[in-house]
Amino acid sequence: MDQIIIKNIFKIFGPDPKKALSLIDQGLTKEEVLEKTGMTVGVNNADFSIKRGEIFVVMGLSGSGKSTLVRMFNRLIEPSAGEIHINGRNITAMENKDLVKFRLKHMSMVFQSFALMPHLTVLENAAFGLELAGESKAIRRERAAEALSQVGLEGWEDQYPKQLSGGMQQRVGLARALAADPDIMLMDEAFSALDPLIRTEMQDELLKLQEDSDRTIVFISHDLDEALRIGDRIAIMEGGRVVQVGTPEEILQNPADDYVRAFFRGVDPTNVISAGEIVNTNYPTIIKTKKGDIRTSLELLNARDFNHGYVLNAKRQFLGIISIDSLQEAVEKGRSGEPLETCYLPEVNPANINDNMQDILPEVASKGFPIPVLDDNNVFKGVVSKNRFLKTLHKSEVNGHNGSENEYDEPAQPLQIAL
Ligand SMILES: Nc1ncnc2c1ncn2[C@@H]1O[C@H](COP(=O)(O)OP(=O)(O)OP(=O)(O)O)[C@@H](O)[C@H]1O
Repeated sequence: MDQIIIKNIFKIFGPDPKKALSLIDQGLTKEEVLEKTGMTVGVNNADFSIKRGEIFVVMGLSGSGKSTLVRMFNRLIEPSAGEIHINGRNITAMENKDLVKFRLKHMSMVFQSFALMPHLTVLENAAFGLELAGESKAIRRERAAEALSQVGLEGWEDQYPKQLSGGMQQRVGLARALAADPDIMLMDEAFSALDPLIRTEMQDELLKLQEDSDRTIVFISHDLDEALRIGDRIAIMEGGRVVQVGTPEEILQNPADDYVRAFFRGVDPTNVISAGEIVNTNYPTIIKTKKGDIRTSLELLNARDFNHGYVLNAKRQFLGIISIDSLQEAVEKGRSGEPLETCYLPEVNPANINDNMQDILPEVASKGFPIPVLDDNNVFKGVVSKNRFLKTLHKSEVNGHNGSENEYDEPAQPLQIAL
């Protein structure tokens, strides 16, 4: 369900927003508006929605308008035009005192700079938002302590911020936001000041916190790796415009323009990564040496908890894919004596080890099972899956591209079933 609805939102920085808006209406660019009027177009006609419970990443280069956009969600920045609806309420039309109440109840913000009070203890810092919300001291202490333990800072309550490392200080920032139990958390480059290892740790922490929560997180980042890692969906901004909104897979498969493509190119090894390089060689195969047996195949897949199996001939050449479902159906319909090929899934296009991942990604992403990878003689080399590919992407930034080790194998053990 849509929780934040952004309708044709603009932000103009300058003395006469109306004038700038009419120039934009006439088709002038951000640069032209600046040249003509001296005014800056911060956000240009943003129009999209954010769903309850998702981690929504706003990504773009410095100056593209990320902070301006997100600060309009809680009206730290007033929009020049357009509407924002949150939880069914029109935020843009709200009186100031209602807005303050709404913010305290529903929204928290975490900043890059931590923004902790140096003279307050960790516990007092974590409780700070609750004090503004008028909660009693006992409740403040209890909820702040609970939030601190959620972010792994139990035992640090009485320390002062300067006694903590950067990563721990940001945990306090996170705890302060969590203590208010908001349904929306706005995080502005929250992990950007942290060194890479701590940053990854914090991303994991956030994903863990989010696991059984329907809190919505809007997360600003200029880092694609971070966006892919934590984002359910990503919005990409350029020059004040939101140029694309989608899941990481959607954007990867179908970048809206060259800017988006260029963004991904920085860490994107799709042009050089072949299916053979990231192939997972540890996947269940069934070597068909005699007349296929549906019932035995079903038992073998079931016993090993695999949904799919790959059927090969004695030379390990690929014949077809079977699934628990297709086998089960055959058994239920009394067809278990029929040849195994009657259970092969239709419309499977195997990849070649030399195929470029860029080219086969649509096929890989559209199927509910890993795609078989064959050599030039149709010999089965393993499988590639969407997850495996995306994980290779994350890894590439840290280690340089090379996904050839079997580090991300889905099933742990190689398995070969001979009938
Ligand atoms: N208070 C302001 N007055 C005038 N112009 C502003 C103001 N705040 C932002 N801008 C301009 O609006 C545009 C968007 O800025 P914004 O800070 O939202 O970008 P950003 O993508 O968040 O960048 P960064 O990653 O550097 O924080 C920029 O051109 C910026 O110069």
